[in-house]
Amino acid sequence: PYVNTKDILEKANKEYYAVAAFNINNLEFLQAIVEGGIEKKSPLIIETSEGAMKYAGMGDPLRGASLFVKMVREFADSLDIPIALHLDHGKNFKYIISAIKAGYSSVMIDASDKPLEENIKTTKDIVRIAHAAGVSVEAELGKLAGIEDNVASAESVLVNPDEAKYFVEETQVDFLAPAIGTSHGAFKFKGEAKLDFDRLKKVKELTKMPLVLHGASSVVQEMVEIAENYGADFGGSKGVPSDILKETVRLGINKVNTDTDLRMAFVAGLREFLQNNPKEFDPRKYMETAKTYVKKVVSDRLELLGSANKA
Ligand SMILES: O=C(COP(=O)(O)O)N(O)CCCOP(=O)(O)O
Ligand SMILES: [Zn+2]
Repeated sequence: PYVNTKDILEKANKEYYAVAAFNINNLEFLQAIVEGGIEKKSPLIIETSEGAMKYAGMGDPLRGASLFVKMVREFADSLDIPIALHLDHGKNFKYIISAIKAGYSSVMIDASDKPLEENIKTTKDIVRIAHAAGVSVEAELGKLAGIEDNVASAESVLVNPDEAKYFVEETQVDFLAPAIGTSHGAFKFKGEAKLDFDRLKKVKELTKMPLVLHGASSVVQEMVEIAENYGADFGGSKGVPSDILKETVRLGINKVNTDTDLRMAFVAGLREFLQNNPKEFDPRKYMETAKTYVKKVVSDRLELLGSANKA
């Protein structure tokens, strides 16, 4: 069934596991993610960024939002696993309202680059509107970027746990993304992978609410090797190692944003197939390997996060 993200995350919070939030921009990634969720009997959070809404709507975000709601509901309404649709990194009021109007389960208001009081004011505005429409809300505190040698790197601002407690009390958001040293993309760490577990522990103790990890892709070596075998150059790529990811779940992360790992799996499969099948031009054929690899990465992650058989 199509459900509210909050229902999925409240259960995960109570039972101390995490649910992956997979980003999509098209049909093929959605098909592969849903197949993984069915195989693992796992709840799924499908999420789209504002860029995805523009991409699918050919420049019109409301059309993009409505297209994604229809696609996701078509799958969700016919399956036993709970599936939610979330707007990821909502920054533009028009896009956030478009997602709410179109029927998204939840929206993120990302005002983390604003001073605290402004982040609170903006977030309160969105919470009031979203909650009136039965939509749950995610917000972010601190800024995504890496940690190098135990020092937060220049652009990163790690979450302040006391601020987090004040923030959630003031805003009444449903789930919170505390920045603890991850960053988006495939190049998260120059040296050793390090996250600030102490801050995470404190935020959980102080807020007790479902928490979100952004920039949580692991950069799956198997896929990097296949892709590089067929012409990709992913040199220097490094993600969040599985053991570190598992530790964040143990410490209270319940929603794990995953985009890069799916992108790399898809392009590895695409490169492999195209190189080996020079005569093929049927998209139902040449995207098959790509979808299979995405499904594999999805299934492995659902298992790792502990949401398998929790549907
Ligand atoms: O946290 C993540 C993904 O992290 P990852 O890169 O580690 O997968 N996300 O919120 C995904 C952000 C995708 O935005 P865009 O469509 O503009 O590229
Ligand atoms: Zn993110």
